[in-house]
Amino acid sequence: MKLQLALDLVNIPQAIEVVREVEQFVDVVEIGTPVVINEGLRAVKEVSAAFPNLTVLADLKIMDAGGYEVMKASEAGASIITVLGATDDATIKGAVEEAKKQGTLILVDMINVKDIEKRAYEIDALGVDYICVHTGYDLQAKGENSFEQLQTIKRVVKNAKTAVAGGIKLDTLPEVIEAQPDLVIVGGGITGQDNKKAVAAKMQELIKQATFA
Ligand SMILES: O=C([C@H](O)CO)[C@H](O)[C@H](O)COP(=O)(O)O
Repeated sequence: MKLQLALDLVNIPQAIEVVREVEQFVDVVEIGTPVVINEGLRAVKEVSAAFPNLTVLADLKIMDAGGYEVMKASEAGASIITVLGATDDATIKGAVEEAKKQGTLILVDMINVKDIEKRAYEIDALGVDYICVHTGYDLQAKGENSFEQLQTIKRVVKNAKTAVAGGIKLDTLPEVIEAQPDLVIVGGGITGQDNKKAVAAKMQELIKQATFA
C-alpha cells in the first residue's frame, strides 16, 4: 500500500515547499487538477525535476483525446496520468495505448460514476493500471465518502490496482486501510494541517504497519 500526496490549492513554489516538508513520508506526489488549470503542465515538469526520486501523478481527469493528453503529460515528466471512468472506452483505450508507448501508467478516476460495480468491471478489462474511487470536494461538502465504493472495487477489480481518494484524514485512515487499497490519496488531510510532516509521518507509519502485518 502506498501514500499519495495530492497538491490542489497551491502554486508551483508552494507545491515544492510542501513536498520538501513531507517527501520522506510519501510515495507519489499528485499535481492536482486545480494546479494544472492554473499553472499548466509546467507544474508537472518543475516538480518532477525538483524531486527526481518521487513518482509524479498528473491529475488531468482526461475526458477526451486520451492518447494526445497522455503523451503531453508523459513528456512533462508524469509517471501516472488520470483519466475519468465516466468517459468512453475509446478514450481510455487511447490513453492506455499511449501510456504503454511512453512507459507511464493510467489511473482511472471513478468520480461521479453511478454504477461503480458495472463500470469498474468493464474498465478493468481495458488494461488500466489503477482504478480509483473518489468523492470530490463538492460531494464531500454534503458529507459523502468513498469507503463503501472501495469495498465494491476490491471485490470486482481483478487486474488493476485499487485506489481511494476524497477527504481522507488521519482519523479516517484506519477504516480506509482496513479495505487494503493499493494506493491511498490524501490532499487536505496533509496539506491543511499545521504540522504536515508529523501527519504524513503518522499516515505512512499506519500504512506500513498494515502493509507488512
Ligand atoms: O482530485 C481531487 C479533487 O477532485 C480536486 O482536484 C483531490 O486531489 C482529491 O480529492 C484528494 O484531495 P482531498 O479530498 O483534499 O484529500
